[in-house]
Amino acid sequence: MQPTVRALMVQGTTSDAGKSVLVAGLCRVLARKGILVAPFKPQNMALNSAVTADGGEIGRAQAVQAFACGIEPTVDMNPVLLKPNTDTAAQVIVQGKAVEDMDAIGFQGYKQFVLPSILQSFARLQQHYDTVVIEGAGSPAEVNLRENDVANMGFAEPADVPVIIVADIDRGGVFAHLYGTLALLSESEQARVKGFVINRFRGDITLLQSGLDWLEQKTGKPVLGVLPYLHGLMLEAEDAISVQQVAKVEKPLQVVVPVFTRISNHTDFDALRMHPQVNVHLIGKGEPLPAADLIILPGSKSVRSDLAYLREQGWDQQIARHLRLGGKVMGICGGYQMLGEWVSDPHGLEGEPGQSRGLGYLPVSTVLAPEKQLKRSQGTLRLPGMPSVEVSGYEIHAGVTSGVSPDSAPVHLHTDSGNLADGAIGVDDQVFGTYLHGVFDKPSACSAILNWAGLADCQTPDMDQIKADNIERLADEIEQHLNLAALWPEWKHLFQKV
Ligand SMILES: NC(=O)CC[C@H](N)C(=O)O
Repeated sequence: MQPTVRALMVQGTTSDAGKSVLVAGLCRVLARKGILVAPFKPQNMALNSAVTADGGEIGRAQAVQAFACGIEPTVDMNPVLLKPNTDTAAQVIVQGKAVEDMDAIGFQGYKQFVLPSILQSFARLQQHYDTVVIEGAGSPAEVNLRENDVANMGFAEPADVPVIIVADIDRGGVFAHLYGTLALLSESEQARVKGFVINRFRGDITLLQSGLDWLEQKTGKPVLGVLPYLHGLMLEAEDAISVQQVAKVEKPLQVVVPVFTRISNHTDFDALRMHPQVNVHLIGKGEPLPAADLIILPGSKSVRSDLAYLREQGWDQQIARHLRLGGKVMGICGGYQMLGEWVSDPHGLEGEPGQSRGLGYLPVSTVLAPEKQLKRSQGTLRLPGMPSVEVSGYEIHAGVTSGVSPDSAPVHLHTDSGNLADGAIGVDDQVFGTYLHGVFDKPSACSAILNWAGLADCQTPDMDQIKADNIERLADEIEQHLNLAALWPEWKHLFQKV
C-alpha cells in the first residue's frame, strides 16, 4: 500500500501561468505510479464547464484533470464555479448546482459563507483518495482580495496544505514575479511554500542557472524544476479563448466562429482546430465574417445580449448573405437558440427580462427556465443526405426549446425514459442547430457534420487518443524536469531515476 500524502496545492504568480496544465500533469504522474489521486480547485471562474457523472457542473479544467487521474469528474472537484454573465456579475455554482447570480461585491461577502462547502468537498476527496492535487486561482498575492480569499492561501491555510508556486518565464519578469509573490505573503503563508516551478522555458538552461541560484539564496526556497515550453500541447484545459490567429496552412474546409462576448464552452471547437482538413477562424469584435463553408454560432451565457451583439457587429447580414450563396450554418446550444424564432427570458435569468426575435432560420423558439438542464448524452445524428451516425456530448442550458419535431429532428438521444429528439434543420437543409456541446468529439459525428458542410473525403482524428497522448507527454516532461522526490519525499522511491 502507498503511504497517504494528503495534498499539494499549485498556485501561480499570474493567471495563465500554467497551473491547470501542471496539475493535470502531476495527476497523471501519480496515477501512473498507481497512486489514487484526484484534482481539486476550490473556486474557478470560467464559461467552460463540464457535466459530472453526478449531474452537476464544474470547470472543464477539473474534468480534464480527472481524466488525467483516470477517474470520473465529480462536483466535489470544483465546489465553487463562477460563470460571468456580465462584466460585473456572475452565476454562482456551488457543489455543481447554480445558487444565484451575484455581483462582484456581493460575492466578496459570500466567500466566507461558502468556505465550509469548499472544505467539505475537499474532505470528501481526501477520504476517497491517497492524495489530492489542488489548483489555485489567479495569484495568491492580490492584496486587495486577500481578506475574503478562498481560492489560494485562503484555502491552503484552513485546509493546511503545502503549496508550490509556478511562474511563466515566457512572459518575462519571472524572478520578480516569484520573489515578489512570496514577499507579499504572510509569514505562515510563506512557510507553507515548498518551492517554485518555472514554466514554459525555451533557450539554454545554463544561462538561467545564476538566476535560479539567486532566487534560492534570496528566498531560501528550492526551485523544484524548470519545465520546457511544450509546443503544440493540446489538453483543452485553458479557460480563456485566444482570438489571435496563427499563420496556418490553407486547408480544404473553412469554418468561421463569431466569438460572442459571453461565449461558453468554446472547447466545442477543439476537435475542429485539431482537424487536419479544417481551418477554424475565430472572429472577434469589429471584424466581418470572412467567406467560409460553415459558420458556427457557439454557446452563450447570455443569449439575448449576445444576439444583440451579433446584430451590432453586422454578422446577421453576413450570415444571411452566406446562406444566399449556399453556405451552411450551425448553432450549438445558445447559438442554436439564436437561430430560432424567439428567445424569451421572462425571469431575467441572463439580464433584463424580455424577449428577442431570433434569426428565424429554424422553426423553434426558446424560453429560459429557472431549472438548468445538465446531462451527458449519447445518441444518433442524422443530417440531410447523410447516413445516421453515433454522437455524444453534453448539455448545459436553462433554455427549453419548443417546436422540435420528433420525426425530423437531426439528433436522437438515448435517455432513461426513451428516445429524446434534439435540434432542428432549416432553410433548404442549410441550417442545423443542436443543444449538444462536444458534438465534434466523436469522430463519426465530426465527419458527418464536415461532410454535410462540404468536405468530401473526411479523415477525422481520434480526439480522445490525442488528449490521452498529450497527457502522457506532459507527464513524461514533468518526470524528467521536476524534482518529484523533493516534492513528495514519502514517495521518493517511486521517482528514483535509473
Ligand atoms: N451553454 C449555452 O449556450 C447555454 C445557452 C443559454 N444561456 C441557456 O442557458 O439556455
